[in-house]
Amino acid sequence: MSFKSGFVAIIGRPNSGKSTLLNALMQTKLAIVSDKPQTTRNNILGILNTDTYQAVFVDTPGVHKPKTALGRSMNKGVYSSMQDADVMYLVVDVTKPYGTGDEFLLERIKNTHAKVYLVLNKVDLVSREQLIETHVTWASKFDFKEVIPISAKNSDNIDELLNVTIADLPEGVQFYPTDMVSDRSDDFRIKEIIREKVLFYTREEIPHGVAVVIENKEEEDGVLYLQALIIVERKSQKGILIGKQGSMIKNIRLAAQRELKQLLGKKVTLELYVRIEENWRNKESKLNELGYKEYDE
Ligand SMILES: Nc1nc2c(ncn2[C@@H]2O[C@H](COP(=O)(O)OP(=O)(O)OP(=O)(O)O)[C@@H](O)[C@H]2O)c(=O)[nH]1
Repeated sequence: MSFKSGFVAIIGRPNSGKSTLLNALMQTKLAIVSDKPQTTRNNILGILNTDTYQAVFVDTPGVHKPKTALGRSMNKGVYSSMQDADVMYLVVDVTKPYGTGDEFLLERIKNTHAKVYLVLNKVDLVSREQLIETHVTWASKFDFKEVIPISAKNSDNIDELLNVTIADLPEGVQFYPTDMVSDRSDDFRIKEIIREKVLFYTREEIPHGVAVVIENKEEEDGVLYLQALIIVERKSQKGILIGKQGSMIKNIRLAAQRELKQLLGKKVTLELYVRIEENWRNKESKLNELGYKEYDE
């Protein structure tokens, strides 16, 4: 049997479950997940290697109407992955009604060459009747190559999705070394895990206005000493993030430290600082510095 390889772009509206799906496909946590929309800001590759195929999954930010330069940059990343895709998963949250944002995304999809699958996610939350209704609505909007209902969270029907996908990948050589699982460095994942904990503990505008920078990283006697900076946009946000007598930042620090220890397989001592960078999401140089302008030429 000949070798197959190709790119599978995972696209969809914010919060539809794209990162959860990437992690389910890879059976490991490569991308952070939260119940707040616009969690993912960069494309993240998950590379699945076997003797017969290499599938390169691309988790992408949720397509939304951008209000900031960061949002515009995030959308550019999505559109770039769509152009390169052999297969595209349009991940839909079946608990949400079809809307104008979906219409906009479908228009974009029409201009690509990929085989487009409708991936109906979060089926664990709806009845069979509701699922059929959602399926019928979507199927009338576009001629999808496949329609596959899943629960990414419960890893339900992921095998079926994978089997169908592999059958649709073109024959070809591998793009990445077989021992490579993701394109993202440890530093990227460290920053993301800290951001995930911020997203978990905070609400409203804070999740969108936060970025993380590693200030220092040193290892001594098998212990990793990490100092990281959490950037916020306003003084009031700094106050909320630190919390009453430092209680909020302590929760974030401890949760991140615990997960980093697991990820890196060593003891981690994490220190967190908070700094205000007014309006950073609209400053091109800041976005560049923070790694959020990967698809801007
Ligand atoms: N019940 C249920 N919840 C799910 C499922 N898949 C994802 N979720 C939840 O949906 C929320 C969003 O999941 P993410 O994977 O972060 O969604 P995303 O599409 O990557 O989000 P953005 O980065 O904002 O675009 C999280 O709270 C997940 O736990 C599912 O199959 N069932």
